Amino acid sequence: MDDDSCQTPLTTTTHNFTPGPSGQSFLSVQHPLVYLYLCLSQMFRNLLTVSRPSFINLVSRMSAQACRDNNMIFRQLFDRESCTYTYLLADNTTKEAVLIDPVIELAERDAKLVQELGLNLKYVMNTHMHADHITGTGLLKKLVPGCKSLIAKMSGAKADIHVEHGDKVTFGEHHLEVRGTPGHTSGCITYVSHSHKMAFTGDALLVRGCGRTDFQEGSPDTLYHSVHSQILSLPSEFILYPAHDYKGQTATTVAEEKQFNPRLTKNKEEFNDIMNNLGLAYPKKIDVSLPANKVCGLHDLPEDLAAKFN
Ligand SMILES: N[C@@H](CCC(=O)N[C@@H](CSS)C(=O)NCC(=O)O)C(=O)O
Repeated sequence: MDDDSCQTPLTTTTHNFTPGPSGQSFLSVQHPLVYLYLCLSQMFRNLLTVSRPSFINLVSRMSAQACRDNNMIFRQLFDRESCTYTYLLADNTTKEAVLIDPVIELAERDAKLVQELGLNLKYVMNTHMHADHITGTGLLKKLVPGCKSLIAKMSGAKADIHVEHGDKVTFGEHHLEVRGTPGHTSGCITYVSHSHKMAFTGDALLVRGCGRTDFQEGSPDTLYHSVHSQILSLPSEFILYPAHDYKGQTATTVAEEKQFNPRLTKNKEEFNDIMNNLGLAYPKKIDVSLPANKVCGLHDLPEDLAAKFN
């Protein structure tokens, strides 16, 4: 069953990110009455100080926040080396969980968190076949027996489950809609939670940027169409979580990117021109990452990582 309602009572989990010492963001847990008090006092303070449009924006963000807090455990985890975000989502009642875009060097961190929170990891899933790091999927399947790997059929990578545009990935009472967003790679997908008004955009859309299009069948034309038709067409308050950030940003919204994205606010010709002249060096680990990620991150591993499998 999908939780599409904003009417159910608030739980005590809030999306209040504080970067932790191990590169992990955690959520503060507050009593609902304290949370309500903080919301009301913040609204009152802002009423006195902000203009009417800002106030309306604030109220709509707060009601969206309340909806998102229903029965969902959510963690944004970070890999300092590749600047990759990994996301853990779980149903707080059934404890079924999914992990999006894990990194092999941090698979043990992720498995430990799953165990500490008492979660039952159902899927380890990727937004695409990454070129800059080896996915933690294969190692997590060993560390957390029973979980299944999941990726887009179009990626050409091996996995237990292949998904396509329009499919639903369910965990407990929640689900993520799969939207095909090719262009960075031909197998890129975005996972959308309509009930929680958020989307995991992989490398299709980055905060104030987007994925490069100069390898892995990348195409500026295709990316431009994907982002506009599948991501920026979501309601403006949807929060977008990227697979990477190189400047310390954690998330954005549809409204922000429609207004401020320096690439995607341009017309298609200007966008193509920007993308064809990025001048980025190839990712340092591309030669090991691509063959490994074709088979779930378990292929010709560097010695230190291979040792973990023995
Ligand atoms: N320096 C990094 C690679 C950085 C990079 O190319 N990032 C990709 C996503 S990972 S393939 C990208 O699309 N960047 C877009 C941009 O505008 O930065 C390394 O060596 O790994």
